[in-house]
Amino acid sequence: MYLPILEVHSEELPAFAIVCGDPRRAEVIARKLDGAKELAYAREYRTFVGEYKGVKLAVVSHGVGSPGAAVCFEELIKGGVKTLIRVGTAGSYSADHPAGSLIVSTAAVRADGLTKQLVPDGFPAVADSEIVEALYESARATEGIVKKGITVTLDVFFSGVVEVPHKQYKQAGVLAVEMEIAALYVVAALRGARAGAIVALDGYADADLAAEYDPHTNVVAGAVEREINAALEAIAKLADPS
Ligand SMILES: O=P(O)(O)O[C@H]1O[C@H](CO)[C@@H](O)[C@H]1O
Ligand SMILES: O=c1cc[nH]c(=O)[nH]1
Repeated sequence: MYLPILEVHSEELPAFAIVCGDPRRAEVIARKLDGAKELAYAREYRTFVGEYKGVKLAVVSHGVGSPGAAVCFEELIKGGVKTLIRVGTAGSYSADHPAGSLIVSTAAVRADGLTKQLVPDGFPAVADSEIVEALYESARATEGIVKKGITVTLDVFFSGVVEVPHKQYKQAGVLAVEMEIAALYVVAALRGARAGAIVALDGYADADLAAEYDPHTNVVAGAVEREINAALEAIAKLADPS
């Protein structure tokens, strides 16, 4: 089957995939694979395949924001991918986990617009528990702070005149904010796949992002490297749970 948006044939896709926003991050991840091969680079969707510890996987970028990312998740699942792990970045809600920390998302608040058009209000966006455990275990084997808990998925990045209720999310115990995890969990639930996500924190979400946001520091690069290794190890464990 030809997947017209990713511009990939389903026959070339394995059962596991790592997904990330940035096409350059996809390339960085692919460099860690044996026999890595780029299948396509269409729009923001860059697709690689290769092997990690003998497990075949795809690495695919999904761009910024839930609608575009959902297109990617839908086509991957249509193409036979059964396990999807997002390796992303996010803003923190607590000084207990500053920039450079890792968060494994157990569930996502659906503060996006896309999933409202897929499922009714109240439908949860939840990670697969085996993926959460595999990611958490692998991430804790790396140096640095690792937490697991609820994240929130927003559409807005730079705020306008409407106040984003960061304070309420924070008071309710949400750990971090990003822009695609809820879409991933809802699409996976609808289409019979399993999904999880790990994010590297790049600053504080409720600060003025326009002035403060800098995802290109050495601290963030180190955390991204750690989460990539954790996701690859998690896939190796999930493929061979013995
Ligand atoms: O680093 P990625 O995976 O793109 O994730 C985060 O970074 C982007 C915002 O800069 C959004 O896509 C957000 O979810
Ligand atoms: O969506 C995002 C991603 C990184 N950092 C944030 O504060 N928000």
